[in-house]
Amino acid sequence: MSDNRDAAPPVVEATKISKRFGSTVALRDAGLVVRPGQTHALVGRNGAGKSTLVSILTGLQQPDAGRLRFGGRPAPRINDRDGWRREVACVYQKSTIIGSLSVAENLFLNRQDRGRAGLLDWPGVRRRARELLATYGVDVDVRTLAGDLSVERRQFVEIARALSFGARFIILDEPTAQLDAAAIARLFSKIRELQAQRVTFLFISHHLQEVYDICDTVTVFRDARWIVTAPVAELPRADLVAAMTGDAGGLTAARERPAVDAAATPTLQVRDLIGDNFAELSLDIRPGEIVGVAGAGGSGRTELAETIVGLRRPASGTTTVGGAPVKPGDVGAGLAAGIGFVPQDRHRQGFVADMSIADNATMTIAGRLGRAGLISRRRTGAEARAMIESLAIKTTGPELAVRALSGGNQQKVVMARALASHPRLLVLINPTAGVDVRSKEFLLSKVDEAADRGTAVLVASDELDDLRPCDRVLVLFQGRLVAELPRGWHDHELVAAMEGLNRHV
Ligand SMILES: Nc1ncnc2c1ncn2[C@@H]1O[C@H](COP(=O)(O)OP(=O)(O)OP(=O)(O)O)[C@@H](O)[C@H]1O
Repeated sequence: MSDNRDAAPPVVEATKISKRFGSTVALRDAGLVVRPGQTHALVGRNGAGKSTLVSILTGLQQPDAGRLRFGGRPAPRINDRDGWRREVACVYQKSTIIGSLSVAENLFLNRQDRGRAGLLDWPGVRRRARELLATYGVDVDVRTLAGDLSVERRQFVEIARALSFGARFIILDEPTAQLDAAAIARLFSKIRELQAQRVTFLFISHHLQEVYDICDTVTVFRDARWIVTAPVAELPRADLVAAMTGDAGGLTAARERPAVDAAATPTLQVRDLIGDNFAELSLDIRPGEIVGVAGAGGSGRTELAETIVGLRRPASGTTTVGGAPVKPGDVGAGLAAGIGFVPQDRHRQGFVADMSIADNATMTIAGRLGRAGLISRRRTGAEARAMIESLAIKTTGPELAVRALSGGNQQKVVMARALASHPRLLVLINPTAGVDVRSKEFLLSKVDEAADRGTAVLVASDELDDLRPCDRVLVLFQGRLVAELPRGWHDHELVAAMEGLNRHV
């Protein structure tokens, strides 16, 4: 069987691909060979060039140099969209389906399936959509508005759509980033079903465990170059991290944290707060204390954090910061009270894509930098350069628009902005989403440093790595507090509590 596989031409073969954006080299003589039936992981640190390669593999961008072949044939011409769709499809983190249309419309609208009179045959479209989803075992009502689908179901619909165009090669770009553990398990079992039907996958993820769980082969990119391709079984985790980072020092263990002064007046006091998706909750966070709020999808953890920072209005209850009540549902009041935050959706709430890194990162400290609203460019630049250095943001300089950064580096800008205001209270929602393993460790160490300076920190996340450095973790299940775990918990304990088992509060 392996002979056969090796004899068949690769599903995709990218050779000596180079791509520049201005003075940034995104890919330098990089290559990738994916063989039929593989589930091939592509990993690398933020800015390594993964997304750029994906945009070249899907015909969205042309390389400056290099050769691309699918199944031994040259890639389609750049404007032959149907040609590309028959070769490859990518399911992105951000949806490419149209939320205001039904699932059936999304599956079939752009195929000019018009009857003789030029009218769409609606019953026929719906029937074909149902058949298509049934073929791939996707259990979704085709009349549902696509915008009402969960991320998980939306991804299934996108995969089915890709397969219906004839592509047998699917790129999954951080598909698990917005899924909880149960949804990830369902996605993986769908991938396994499709593997059995000889669908080939390229899987991009910053969660290295997933690479070991679902992939058979892994390619590592570093600094715009191809580094290694190997069977996952032959590349243990430490070697994989070393290939990604270029050094052999593994990840460091979580640092010891100084004891929190239990007698100190809490920086954050939440009393009887009731809001979207959570019931009456009270909690305190003291200066220098890091408190996790964990929970699966639907637990209310994100809504609680968003309510505390003022992105949502509570039905009742109070929030005080530094002893003073904060006006509910008012982000401006939250910022004025000394709250810094990293929102869930960096694209919508995190930054202004066309503004420079410097302007984005210093937005909340604008008042500090210049009197009467006049901000000195020199000082903004200096402050931004310090942040770029301290958070290791990969960029050509502080004047670059945030849009031009890789996803993980954009997340660092959002974090830089939150830290820049030297907040009393820092509220972080999934702060390391899309951030590579080494940068993740680095960002979390910055959180630790902020806490050492006396900042109270709330981390709302379902990522165990985000929660590990916390002094204690509050676990929500269906909007209620079900457990409180002191630092040092075992993964299985926290996961069980997040799934509503082992209640102990
Ligand atoms: N449109 C663009 N304009 C300017 N620079 C760009 C553009 N797209 C990507 N880059 C740069 O190219 C480099 C590679 O970025 P890319 O998005 O491919 O990285 P990545 O490996 O996908 O990172 P991440 O894990 O953070 O998503 C980065 O330095 C990025 O800033």
